Amino acid sequence: MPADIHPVCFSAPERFETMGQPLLLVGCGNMGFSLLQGWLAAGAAAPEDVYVVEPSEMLRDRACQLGVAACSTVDELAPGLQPRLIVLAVKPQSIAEIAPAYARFAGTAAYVSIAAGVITTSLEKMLGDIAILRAMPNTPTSLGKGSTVVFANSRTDGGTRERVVALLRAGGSVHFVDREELIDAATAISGSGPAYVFLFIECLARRAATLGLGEKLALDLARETVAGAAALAMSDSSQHPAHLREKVTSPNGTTAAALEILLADDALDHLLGHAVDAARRRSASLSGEV
Ligand SMILES: NC(=O)C1=CN([C@@H]2O[C@H](COP(=O)(O)OP(=O)(O)OC[C@H]3O[C@@H](n4cnc5c(N)ncnc54)[C@H](OP(=O)(O)O)[C@@H]3O)[C@@H](O)[C@H]2O)C=CC1
Ligand SMILES: O=C(O)[C@@H]1CCC=N1
Repeated sequence: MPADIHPVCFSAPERFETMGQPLLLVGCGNMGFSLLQGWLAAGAAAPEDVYVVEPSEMLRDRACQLGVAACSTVDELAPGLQPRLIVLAVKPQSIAEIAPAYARFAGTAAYVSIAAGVITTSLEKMLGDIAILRAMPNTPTSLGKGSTVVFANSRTDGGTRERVVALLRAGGSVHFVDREELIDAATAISGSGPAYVFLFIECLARRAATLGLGEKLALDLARETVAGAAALAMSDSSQHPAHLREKVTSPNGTTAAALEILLADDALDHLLGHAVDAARRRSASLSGEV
């Protein structure tokens, strides 16, 4: 873990402190819905407290099936609604168009944006000089197994920070960074990271199928291997992954034969390094597009 990323220690998911006070989720696509699933499954928010704004009818229906209220535009929200927290889960390219309509709630609400690359200075221009946090979650938050990295602007007080952590903690680990540019790094590692792992599973499964294992068994084995290895890596933090790798690798054995390819000229290290750097650069450049 980079030195600047400090885990926030909550031993168990805590209930969202503002239970009974409205929480507004703007955008309920892939990541918004993953967050919503995690909050509700952990009981960090009650369905009757959550309001979703999402233009797609299909996605609104999906959210409503979890018991929350959903509408298609901000203007359809009840006039008296006073959200305590607003989570902006829309595309970076559309946030400048969408967010200013939510500035009207600044009197009661703090804001959390999960948009990749959209810096707090830009968000402050859209919403005002108020408490704004950037959070970079990932899709495993839907199962409470995600990682979220958070940066808070200087207007964010301790109470707001705690409230936001209590909510996000429902999705898994929450880590604060005190330099905003580290959100770009976190985006490239944990935000996009599940896609790298899914690609690895796809590649392993494809090769398993070509070896004659059959499509279903190939995919089962690839999924189970990644899940099992991840569980082992998480089960004992005193064991570095390199040590776990060594335990699989018999001298002159099969694993050694494979690792010789993956480690030659640091092939995998370089490839992954290039990929992560490209994601981080893309995150940093998105701020210029808003
Ligand atoms: N996907 C991921 O794993 C992660 C994504 N993020 C960030 O989350 C954000 C959302 O990404 P993702 O969920 O993948 O994208 P999606 O396109 O799946 O979700 C965005 C949703 O916002 C909706 N939307 C569009 N206009 C409005 C509006 N005016 N009001 C409310 N909702 C609106 C879109 O509807 P429609 O499609 O009809 O336009 C869509 O359903 C991005 O900023 C991304 O950077 C962060 C971490 C991980
Ligand atoms: O691909 C993206 O831009 C978003 C941000 C992190 C994961 N998905």
